[in-house]
Amino acid sequence: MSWRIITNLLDIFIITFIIYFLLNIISGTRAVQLIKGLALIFGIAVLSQLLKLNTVNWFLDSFLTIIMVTLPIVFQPELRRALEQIGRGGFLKEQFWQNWGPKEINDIVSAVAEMSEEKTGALIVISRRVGLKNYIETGIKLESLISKQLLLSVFQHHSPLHDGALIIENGKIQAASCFLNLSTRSDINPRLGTRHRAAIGITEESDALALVVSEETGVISVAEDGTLKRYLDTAELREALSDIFSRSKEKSFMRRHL
Ligand SMILES: Nc1ncnc2c1ncn2[C@@H]1O[C@H](COP(=O)(O)OP(=O)(O)OP(=O)(O)O)[C@@H](O)[C@H]1O
Repeated sequence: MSWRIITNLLDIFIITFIIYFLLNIISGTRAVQLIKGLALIFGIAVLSQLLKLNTVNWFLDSFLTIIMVTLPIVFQPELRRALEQIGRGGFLKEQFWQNWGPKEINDIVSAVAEMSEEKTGALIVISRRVGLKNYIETGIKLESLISKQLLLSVFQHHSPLHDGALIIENGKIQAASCFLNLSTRSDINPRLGTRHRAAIGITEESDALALVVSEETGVISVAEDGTLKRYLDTAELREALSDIFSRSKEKSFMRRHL
């Protein structure tokens, strides 16, 4: 095989990998709709060039320029997430499941079920490949093993740690009382307040899973990839948590249930 063929194959391999990686990042996010929209506009632009529709061409050219300039602003969370994943080599190593086992899942499920019954508000974020150091630093460091008792005591009404999010990373409760960025999406059910918005927000900026227990209704919800699924029962919650072990994103809980 000549050197030229080898470099061509390498070229194709690298581009295939990059496209696969980008598709993996955007699949299931709002960027998919955007790409569909852009593909349609590009299609119309090509057609109008072939038919020499000068005014339509001028309009689409200007429109696409504006879109290209505004894209990084509108999709800042997705871009940040992609760059973070690249920076951490997150797509190559999957260490988030280390220290996880059936005991940790049981503890979280039974703590959440108990809080749901007692209508104790809670927000638990479980990080995966993208680290949440920035958010952990906003709270009170705990660096403790996961236990049902600790989860329950953090979120008790009188606990000084109950306000804000508890973050689990690398199989440990890293911190409580963490402040998360709220999602700015306008299509979130207006009856959901800041706890749910914070859960959606963190999953827009990272690949974390966020569990919410509503203080008002006791309803259990899970957020992933910027999407919130509400009214989970304990079996579904267990399934969502077990997915954390799953290496394949296609198998993710939300993708199967939406
Ligand atoms: N930015 C944030 N980061 C982390 N936690 C937050 C943030 N904003 C609010 N919270 C948590 O949400 C609580 C307020 O919840 P709020 O009632 O506004 O939300 P909600 O979605 O309606 O939830 P609930 O159904 O439990 O009432 C706060 O006491 C705090 O614990």
